[in-house]
Amino acid sequence: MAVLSRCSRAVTAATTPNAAAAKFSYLIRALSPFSSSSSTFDADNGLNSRIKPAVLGTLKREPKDRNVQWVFLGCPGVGKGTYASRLSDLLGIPHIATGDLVRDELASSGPLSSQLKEIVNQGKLVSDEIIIDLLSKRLEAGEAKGESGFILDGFPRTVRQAEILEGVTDIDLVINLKLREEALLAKCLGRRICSECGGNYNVACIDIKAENGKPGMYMAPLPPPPQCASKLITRADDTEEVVKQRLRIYQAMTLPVEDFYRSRGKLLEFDLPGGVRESWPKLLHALNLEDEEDKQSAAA
Ligand SMILES: Nc1ncnc2c1ncn2[C@@H]1O[C@H](COP(=O)(O)OP(=O)(O)O)[C@@H](O)[C@H]1O
Repeated sequence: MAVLSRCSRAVTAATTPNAAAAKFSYLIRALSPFSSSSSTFDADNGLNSRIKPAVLGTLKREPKDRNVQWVFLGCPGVGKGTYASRLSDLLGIPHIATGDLVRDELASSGPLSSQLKEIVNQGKLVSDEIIIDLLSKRLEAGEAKGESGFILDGFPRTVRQAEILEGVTDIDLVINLKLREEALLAKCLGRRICSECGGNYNVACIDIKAENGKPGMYMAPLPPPPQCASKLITRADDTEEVVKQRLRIYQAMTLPVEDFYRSRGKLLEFDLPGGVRESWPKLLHALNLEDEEDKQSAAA
C-alpha cells in the first residue's frame, strides 16, 4: 500500500517524537480502521477489575470491534515470547516480535544486515527509525493478508517508540511480565531456538532456594519436542556479557516505558510465579481468559 511505504520513509526522516508520530499516523490508522473503539479503563477500580472489562470487551468481537492490540513488556529472558505466542495461538491474533524482525533482517543479508549485526551482538538497541521501518513493513504485510489486531513483543522499548505508537493507535493493554532477577540471566543462557520452526525452548533448570525470608522458586526446563531436538540453536546475543548489557539497557531505556503506560492506566503487572506450567493458568486468570482456553480445548 502506497500510504504505508510513504509512512516508513516519513518516520525515517522525522527528527522529533511528535513529528514522527504525526507522519507515522497514516500507517497505523490505515491498519486499525476501528482504532477509535478503544477499551475503557476505570481508574477508580482495582487492577483486575480495571483490566478485565476491557479484555472482555475486546474479545466480544461484535461486528464493529477490532481484535485486541496488546503489548508485552519485560526484561530479556522473562518469557515475553513464550507467553505472547501462546496468547496469539489462543486468540488467533498475530504475535509480532521486533527481535524476530531484526533477526530475519540479519539472516537476509540485506543492506541493513551488517549494521544490525554489530548493534545486536553488542546488546544495544537498534535505532527507533530502523525498528519502526521493520515493524511498518510487517504490519503492512499482515494487513495485506487480512490480519487484525496484534500482540507486540519487544516494542515499544523506548519512550519515544511508546509516544509514536500511542500517537497513532489505541493500545488496549500492556502486560508487564516480571521475574526475579536471579533467574533472568540463567533463562537467557538456557534459551534454545528451533532453527526450522522458530519454536522457543529452554534447557535451564532454575532452582532458587528460599533465603532471608524470600521464598524459593523452581522453574522446570522447557524441553523441545522430539522433532526439534536436533535443530536447536543459541542466539548470538545470548552470551553472559551481552545479556548483562541488555539487562542494563532495559533498566535505562525501557523501565521508563513501564511508567509511561502505568500513568495511562494500561499496565497490568504480572509477577511470574514459576515456570510455564504454573504461570500460564494464572496469566489466563489475570486476563479473564480461562473460558477461551476451555473453549479451545473442547474444540480440539
Ligand atoms: N523495539 C526495539 N527497539 C530497538 N531495538 C530492538 C527493538 N526490538 C528488538 N531490538 C533489537 O533486537 C535485539 C533482540 O531483541 P529481543 O529478541 O526482543 O531480545 P530480548 O531477549 O532482549 O527481549 C535487541 O537486543 C535489540 O538490539
